[in-house]
This record gives sequence, structure tokens and C-alpha cells, in this order.
Amino acid sequence: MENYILNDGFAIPKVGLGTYGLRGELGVRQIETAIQSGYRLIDSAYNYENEGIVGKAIRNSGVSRDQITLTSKLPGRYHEYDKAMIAIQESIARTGLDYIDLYLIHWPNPKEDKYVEAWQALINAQKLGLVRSIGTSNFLPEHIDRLEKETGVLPAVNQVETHPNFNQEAQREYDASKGIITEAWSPIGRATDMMSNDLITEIAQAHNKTAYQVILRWHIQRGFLPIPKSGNYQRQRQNIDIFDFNLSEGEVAKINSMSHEDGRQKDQNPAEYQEF
Ligand SMILES: NC(=O)C1=CN([C@@H]2O[C@H](COP(=O)(O)OP(=O)(O)OC[C@H]3O[C@@H](n4cnc5c(N)ncnc54)[C@H](OP(=O)(O)O)[C@@H]3O)[C@@H](O)[C@H]2O)C=CC1
Ligand SMILES: O=C(O)C(=O)[C@@H](O)[C@H](O)C(=O)CO
Repeated sequence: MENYILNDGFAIPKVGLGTYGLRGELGVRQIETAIQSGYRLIDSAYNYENEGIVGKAIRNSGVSRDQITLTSKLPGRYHEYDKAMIAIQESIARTGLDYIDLYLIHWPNPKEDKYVEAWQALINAQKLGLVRSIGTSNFLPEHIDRLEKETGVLPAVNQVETHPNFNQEAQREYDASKGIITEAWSPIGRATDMMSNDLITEIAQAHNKTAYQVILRWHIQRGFLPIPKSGNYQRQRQNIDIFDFNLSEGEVAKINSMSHEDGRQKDQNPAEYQEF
């Protein structure tokens, strides 16, 4: 697996496994198969109620702990400093591991306006060794500017919705200007209409790859870090088998051109959406 280097010096795999909806003992087995297939970055969140099974899969995997990057995320209801510190410790305890590699603020919840306080807690948790790297999710440039101005500390990653219908080029440019890696959530658009898109199907046929492999390759060639979710062994393998071909600049540009202003998931604009 190829890596990006974060602004705090740690390496992070270029593709990760999304785990929203993977739960229970079946979830443990699904995450174990992903690790056996080569995944070394696992994305979880307090609100997915699966930190326990993700931790169990990592502990069962036989892969050494320091080879795996585990992400979790702080929910909106815990943005106050003291609550955030407890929530981080609860996340770690549920995993059964000693630390979490990457901890993100899940949503900025700008109407509550407590995300700077939450960020102070993540900074302190990093100093205490509870979490290795810290970052944000669904943060717009204005939110990151405030973190920088009020704390002087920038996120290592910013995880945002990105897929061909919503390519986030402006956000990526902003993140890159601050040394932040942009992770892509819903990177294959939740597998809805992408397969039937003629443009992507044509490119896929030219490379003898699936439409989803082309989309995931497109993310990487643009400098994004996609975290596709699959509970299925074969699809998990397909989603990381994307390092043996290159899209041309023209193909990348064609996929970029699919993006449109209202291409994001419904009601997921971080300027408005509140998640607790
Ligand atoms: N920070 C945030 O606010 C958010 C973060 N996330 C994170 O991002 C991850 C990924 O996003 P998500 O919304 O799950 O959407 P994805 O774009 O990853 O799509 C997941 C869906 O695609 C299917 N799928 C996966 N691979 C293939 C394939 N190769 N061929 C056909 N179908 C496929 C999966 O089904 P199957 O499992 O059956 O293969 C599932 O139904 C989440 O799981 C979560 O970890 C998601 C939303 C918001
Ligand atoms: O899955 C996540 O990480 C979320 O933040 C979800 O809330 C997601 O955005 C969603 O589907 C909300 O309906």
C-alpha cells in the first residue's frame, strides 16, 4: 500500500476502509477480511457505534498494531472541552487498544460554535499520547482558518464528501495550501448511479478495470485519500487493487467535469448540517 505523509510526519495509507454500518460479529469478520486483503487504514467514529468491533478485528488480525492506522471521530454533543476529553478516552477504551491513530472532529456544527473548544481537547489528547494525529471532518476553509487563528494548530487531515458528482477541487486546493491531506467520504457515491455512467464505463473498459476502481484511482491521482466502505470480500479487494494503472490527464479532467453544485448528498452541507 502506498502512503501519504501527514504534516505531523506520520505516514498514512492512500486508501482506507469505511466502516459505517459494519457492526456486530459479522462486522468483526468483515473488517478482518479487509485487513487480510491489505487494508491498513480503518475509518470509524464514536457515532457509528462500532469502535468496539473495529478494535476487536484489529486485535484479532495478526497484523502488528503499529502497521494499522485507526481513525475515530468526536460527535457534536461532546464539543465542550471536558466532554471531549472524556469522549476520546471512551473511544479508546471501547477499541481495547492503547491509543487511536487519528482522531477527527466529526462535524463543525457551526450553529453551536464549540468546535474550537473541541479542537483544544484534541490538541491536548495528542500531547497526552491518547491519539497520534488529529484532524477534522466536514470542515470548510472558514472553520479551519479559525482553528489556525485561535490555536495555531492545523489539522493533519480533513475528511469531506467527495465523488465524481461533487469533486471538492476548491476544498482540496485550500487543504493542500495548509499542508492538510483531504480524505474522501462516500468516495464512490454510495455505489448509486456511477456504474451506469457512460463516461466512467468507457474509461473503465479502456483500462480493463471496474467503474469503481477508476473512480478510486481518480481520487488518488488528484491527491485525495478515499475510504470506500465494503463488507464484501471481493469488493474490498477490488477497491484497493488500483495501484497498477494510471488515468491520463484527459481522463481525470473528464471525470472532474461531471461535478455540479448540487451533486452532494442531500442535507450534508457543513455550513448548515448539525450532527450530534
Ligand atoms: N466524516 C463523515 O461525515 C462521513 C464519513 N463517512 C465514512 O466514509 C465511508 C465511505 O462512505 P459511504 O457513505 O459508506 O459510501 P461509499 O461511497 O464508500 O459506498 C459504500 C457502498 O458501496 C458499496 N460498494 C463498495 N464497494 C463496491 C464495489 N466495488 N462495487 C459495488 N458496490 C460497492 C457498498 O456495499 P457493500 O458493503 O455491499 O460492498 C456500500 O453500499 C463510510 O463508511 C464512513 O467510514 C461516510 C459518511 C460521512
Ligand atoms: O456517516 C457519517 O460519518 C455521518 O456523518 C453520517 O451522518 C452521514 O453523513 C449520513 O449519512 C447522515 O445521514
